[in-house]
Amino acid sequence: MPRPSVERIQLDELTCWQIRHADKELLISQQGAQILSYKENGRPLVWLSDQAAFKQGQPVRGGVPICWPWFANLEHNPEPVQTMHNQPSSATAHGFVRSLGWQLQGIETEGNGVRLDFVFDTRLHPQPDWPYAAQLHFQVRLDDRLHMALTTCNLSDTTLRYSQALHSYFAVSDIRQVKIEGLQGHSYLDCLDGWSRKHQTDEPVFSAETDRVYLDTPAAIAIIDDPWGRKINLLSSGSRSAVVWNPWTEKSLRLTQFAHNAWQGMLCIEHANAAEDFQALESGEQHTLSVSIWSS
Ligand SMILES: O=P(O)(O)OC[C@H]1O[C@H](O)[C@H](O)[C@@H](O)[C@@H]1O
Repeated sequence: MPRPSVERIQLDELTCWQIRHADKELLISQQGAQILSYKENGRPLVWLSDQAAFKQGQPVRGGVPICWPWFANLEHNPEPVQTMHNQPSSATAHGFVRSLGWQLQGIETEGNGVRLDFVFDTRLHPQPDWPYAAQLHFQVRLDDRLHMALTTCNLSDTTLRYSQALHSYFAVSDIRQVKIEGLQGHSYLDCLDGWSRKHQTDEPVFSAETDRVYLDTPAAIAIIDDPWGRKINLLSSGSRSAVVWNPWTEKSLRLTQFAHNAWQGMLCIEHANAAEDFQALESGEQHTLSVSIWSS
């Protein structure tokens, strides 16, 4: 098999890397260590918006933004996560690391693939209202699958309590014709109904705006996309919660970098440590959230 090729490219204001390996193509930006897109055989598996803007200080719509050290609006987080911040009501949604520069530590070809390592040290980006020391390490590996691993190491003297998500956008044929395998029988918080707790009896399908945090989730989840004859397999560790999101028609009109009909061709399944699955690390402890993705 030919060796992977790695090319540094500039997309408007963002420095990115394009990795080609066998039939796979990965695009990742230094800002936010954000995977922007991932294709197999030229077909998108990780979705990137047609209206994506590549600007400094703005997360890109699509790919896999990293939400940390809180997921969603901080005020919707459990109190131990909220109290880490001095002003939860004014905190930016999804934390602050998705729109800041990460350091690329290295790109290595290894075995039958390639590995990129990014780090983010909160001490280099002081947050006056969130005064903690932590180091994040995001490792992306591409072999016959795409692997992501986000490690948080608590460098503070005190306990670090945080929520997080790998906010993955997936490309689907038609949201109205796909279903999710692995979540039936699980409880979820319905963010569109006051975060009330509900029970998922059957496999989730989509016929309206959906914004849910599934709880106590299994390691294996899949998107079944019959019109495209594709199953997207997701295998995680270090996570017991997953967010499922599609904005549908009305919310699409309010989203930035999002075409009005883009909801039809995307679905977010975001492996997380959200709600009661938030993490608490003692000084010096670390935790890794990882997800592997492949189609079959
Ligand atoms: O527009 P963003 O800040 O990137 O958030 C996009 C979406 O992220 C998550 O999936 C949330 O559950 C949604 O409520 C939110 O709309």
